[in-house]
Amino acid sequence: MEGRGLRAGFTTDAPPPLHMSEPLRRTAFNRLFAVVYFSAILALLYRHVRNLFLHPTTSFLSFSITLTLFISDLVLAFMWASAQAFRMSPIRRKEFPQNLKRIIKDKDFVGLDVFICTADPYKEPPMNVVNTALSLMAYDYPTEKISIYVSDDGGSVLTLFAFMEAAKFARHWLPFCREQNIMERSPNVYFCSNYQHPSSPHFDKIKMMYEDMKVKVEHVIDKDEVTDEYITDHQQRQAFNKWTKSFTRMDHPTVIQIILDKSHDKDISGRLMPNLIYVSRGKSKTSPHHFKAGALNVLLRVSAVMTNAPIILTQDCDMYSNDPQTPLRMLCYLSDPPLKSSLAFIQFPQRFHGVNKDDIYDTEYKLPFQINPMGLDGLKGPSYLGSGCFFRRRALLGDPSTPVAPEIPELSPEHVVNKPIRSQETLSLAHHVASCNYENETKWGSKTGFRYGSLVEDFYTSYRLHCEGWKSLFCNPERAAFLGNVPITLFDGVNQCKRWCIGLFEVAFSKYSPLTFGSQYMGLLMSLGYSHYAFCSFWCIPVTFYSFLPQLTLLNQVSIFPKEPWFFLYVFLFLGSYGQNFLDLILVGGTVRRWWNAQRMWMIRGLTCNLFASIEYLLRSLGISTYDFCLTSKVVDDEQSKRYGQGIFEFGVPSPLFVPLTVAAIINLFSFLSGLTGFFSGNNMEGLGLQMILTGSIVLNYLPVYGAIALRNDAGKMPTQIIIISPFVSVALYYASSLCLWSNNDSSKH
Ligand SMILES: O=c1ccn([C@@H]2O[C@H](COP(=O)(O)OP(=O)(O)O[C@H]3O[C@H](CO)[C@@H](O)[C@H](O)[C@H]3O)[C@@H](O)[C@H]2O)c(=O)[nH]1
Ligand SMILES: [Mn+2]
Repeated sequence: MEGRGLRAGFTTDAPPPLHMSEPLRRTAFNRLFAVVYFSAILALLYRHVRNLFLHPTTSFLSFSITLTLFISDLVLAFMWASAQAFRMSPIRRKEFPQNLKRIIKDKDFVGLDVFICTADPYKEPPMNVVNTALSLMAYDYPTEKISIYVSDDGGSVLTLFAFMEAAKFARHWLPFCREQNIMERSPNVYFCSNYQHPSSPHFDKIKMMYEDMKVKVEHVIDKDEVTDEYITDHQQRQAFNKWTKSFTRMDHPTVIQIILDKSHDKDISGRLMPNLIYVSRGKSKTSPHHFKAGALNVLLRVSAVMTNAPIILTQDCDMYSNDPQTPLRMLCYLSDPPLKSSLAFIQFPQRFHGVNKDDIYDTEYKLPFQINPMGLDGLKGPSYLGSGCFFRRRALLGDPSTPVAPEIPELSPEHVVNKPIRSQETLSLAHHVASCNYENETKWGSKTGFRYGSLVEDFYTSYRLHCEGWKSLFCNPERAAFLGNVPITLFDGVNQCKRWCIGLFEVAFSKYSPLTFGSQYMGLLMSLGYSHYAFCSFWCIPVTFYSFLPQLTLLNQVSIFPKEPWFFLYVFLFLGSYGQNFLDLILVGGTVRRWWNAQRMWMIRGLTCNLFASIEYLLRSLGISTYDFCLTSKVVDDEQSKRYGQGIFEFGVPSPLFVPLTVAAIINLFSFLSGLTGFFSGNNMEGLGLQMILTGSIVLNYLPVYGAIALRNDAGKMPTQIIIISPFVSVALYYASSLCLWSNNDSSKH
């Protein structure tokens, strides 16, 4: 325990506790188990080394097989060892927002600048973005302390239009939320939820307003332009006129539009509303825009000029607020001065709505988004997850002891804003700091702000902050603070993961690699934790080898795994790691089926995103290709959504990504069948038991793949191209492997 929680228990006049923390009970077991498991790994590696170098092996082939197994097991050992960072001192926190009002007054609440990023009105429907914004505007927090900044990298007039409509609706929505004290402050979620709604005239009226707005916005999106009938005043027309003929999403001047101004705009109950500011940063084809990190840095500067709140909440456009008290939880920590001094950010877990019952694609990512952060929280703190994170502005401008002075004084965290946001000076300065050339020759992205150089700007930024000496903290209340969308097709899920993996590789092999740079600046365990992610695509090495080698050798009746007693070592290592993973997931409320699906996805990711990310990263390093931030689509296709609801795997896209997977499925099936035939026809199958078990369990995992190849006729089945190519590749692999094994047999006879 630490902080106020403990102190409050002993003295009577101490202030009421705001937060507490305690170690997870299984920590002692984790440490003990780590020692045992580590010894087993050493034994296994010793055996490989002995076979490779100490015993002269009989042939080149068996040397190659052992080497392959050795490399695979080395990677597995590294992944295991680095994951221990999450197990050594996990903690759980609890905060008591109900005590807050007794300690600080409303007027002492800190200012909060909320950043919402969107990038494409067709993949990220503006109605969803607007719902996210409305849910955040309706926080239980003094409205005059909140400013919402929307970054539109899609540079779309449609998004601006949607927000103008949302501002009108907000005048009714915010007082409604307060009066009814509702929890779901995203109107869409509220109106769709199955609760007993008060069927009052008030409720019906507001629902109708929402529907009106929705119809209008969706109509404009269908038309792909804001037609005259929807333009109500001169100010709106002026704003829309900024979209000139030469305006494209990749090349246009900055557009900043103040939609709501908290010093003037009131809701229908007469209360002031939060600021709502639309920002589409300037872009040009000749200067890099650094994707989301670039967008966030622009918002950092624009908000500094306009409101300069000490706290910043960064939010993806699909991550709406699910709990209006969330900022109060954040305050519970920030009102604790000793804790605050080196605290850079408070991360809430990424959680999702609309996940199907058994989470077939493991899109919840419980390990990286909920379990592992608790582990890092006991060290220097969790990494930044991109959304649902409250930053201290100061943390993005230099290390805890030496602030970096920004180019202009208005960008300093100490700067006091004393001009209205609509004033000419403020607006022109805001345009200046949002322009596409502003960052040239500055420290933005390298030493200050969100860091550039990786497609996972969140991971990379927090990594650099932790190296600078900052700490972070994981706040994981029972009721999800935010809920976001999940991809509902395998292709989308795997593509998202591939982008992450490439971004992680960029960090892994940069001059700031966690293994070298990180271990110097943030200690062994933290750097191991970061390395675990940075190198996560290495999973493809053991997964690929273990999906093909034991199977191809089994087909040729060649044994590659040891007999007793070493056999038991394999069994222990396998059950140990699977068992621990099982416990991890079950203890956070998972089900057996969810665990099963998660381990299947680990296998599938190994052969898809991990493998392709490695290949693409290699090609890029050789200068052969470049990559892009491929947005995850948040649009829902009805048929796909139906199949997703039923838990049916969705392939559908004829992408090379699915080829290794399908080939592995075919080879495992035939290998397993030939093994079974061998057993039943009394062939000498000695030493092949482990290969049989492994192959059989992979076949079990791949059942949905077989279904998608052979049994289905819907649009989500395995595409014909892949069904045609994969058997050829499988047969070729089989013949190649047989050739190697036979020629080896022949040569050893001579
Ligand atoms: O050029 C860009 C590209 C993306 N985005 C925004 O970035 C967010 C995340 O994009 P998304 O396609 O949803 O990617 P995900 O993989 O789902 O996002 C996860 O991974 C990202 C990269 O690590 C993090 O930034 C996110 O917070 C995290 O939720 C969205 O709000 C986008 O609008 C931009 O603003 N500009
Ligand atoms: Mn997303």
